[in-house]
Amino acid sequence: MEDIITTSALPGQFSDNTLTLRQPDDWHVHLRDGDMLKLAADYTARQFARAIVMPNLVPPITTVSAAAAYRGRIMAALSEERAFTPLMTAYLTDEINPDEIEAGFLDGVFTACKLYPANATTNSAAGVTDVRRIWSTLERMQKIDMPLLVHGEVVSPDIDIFDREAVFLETVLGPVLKDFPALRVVLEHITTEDSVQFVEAAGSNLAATITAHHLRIDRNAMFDGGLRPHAYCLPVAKRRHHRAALRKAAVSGSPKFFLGTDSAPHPKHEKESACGCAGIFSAPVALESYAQTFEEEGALDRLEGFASEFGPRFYRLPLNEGSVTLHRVAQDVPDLMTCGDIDIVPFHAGQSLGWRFVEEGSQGET
Ligand SMILES: NC(=O)N[C@@H](CC(=O)O)C(=O)O
Ligand SMILES: [Zn+2]
Ligand SMILES: [Zn+2]
Repeated sequence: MEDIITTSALPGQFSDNTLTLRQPDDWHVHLRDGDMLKLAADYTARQFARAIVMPNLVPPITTVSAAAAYRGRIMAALSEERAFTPLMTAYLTDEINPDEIEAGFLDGVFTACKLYPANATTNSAAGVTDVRRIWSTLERMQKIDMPLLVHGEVVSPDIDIFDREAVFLETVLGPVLKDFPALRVVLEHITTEDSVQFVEAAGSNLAATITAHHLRIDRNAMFDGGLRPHAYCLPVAKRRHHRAALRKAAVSGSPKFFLGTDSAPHPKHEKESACGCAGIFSAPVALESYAQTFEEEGALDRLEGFASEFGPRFYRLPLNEGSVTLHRVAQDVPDLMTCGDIDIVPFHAGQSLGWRFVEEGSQGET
């Protein structure tokens, strides 16, 4: 049995232990492919109407036809009752052709381009080795008003991993914004106070996504009584004061900060390894996790803007018409999820959350 937690008055759309929000979107997610796609896509489509789908497959999505085919596989993996729109992205490489990018954007296949500095993160080996190599593509994107999404870390081994995001702002993002002042850019999964300040100081063409996990963990989570591979993601979680800055930005009501889970499932054995891979699978409890954070910050009334309004406004897409409901009941998150033969450890595994997403058509009490 679940405990119904009674509470005094809370702001916003909260009443009777129920929080109702305009249906949100996820502006950064990894749905994977093959055996894992069904599970990943279903969890995301359960909570979100649309999602910006990352192109870091192997091989990466660099052409219009590959993106259209991947979109088809995503839709085929979903059951019919899931009304979901995957928004596809193009993976930028040194050799990317601006004509291919423009054709995909004008066809409505590509919503945005993704810049991975080569070797910065999972499946980024084919990424960009020097941002100057894609200058003509950035020029074209600015011209056609196509958003650039950025994994903002430098890769130099001389730079401490905890400093890689801050150095990227100075050495890469600053110059890009200076040369392309009208380019719309999303600095994705920000992890530092430096990024919060950088985004706040920039024009309205720069926004940032914030993950559920970076709002909850700091770098100590990776070393809590031993090595904790399930708290490892990139950019790596930073010191506690950075987490505080992210929380402040997320609940600030500024339209420059919006929801992007960066839910990134990996098989358990690949995370629990001598060289464990980066990524946290938050999709199963994404909204619950954000709601918990916003509640702790006394800002439940700000969740709807962050989750459902600021993203579409930045992307110039209509707001969703539907709504979702969260119940304020305890939810025990399982230790493990299985997808065929693959075991995956979700974010918040083994923990109890104070919220539960209510499936449409159910009472949420199952
Ligand atoms: N965030 C991660 O730690 N991993 C992501 C890649 C990324 O978003 O950088 C993945 O694809 O696994
Ligand atoms: Zn990334
Ligand atoms: Zn990601």
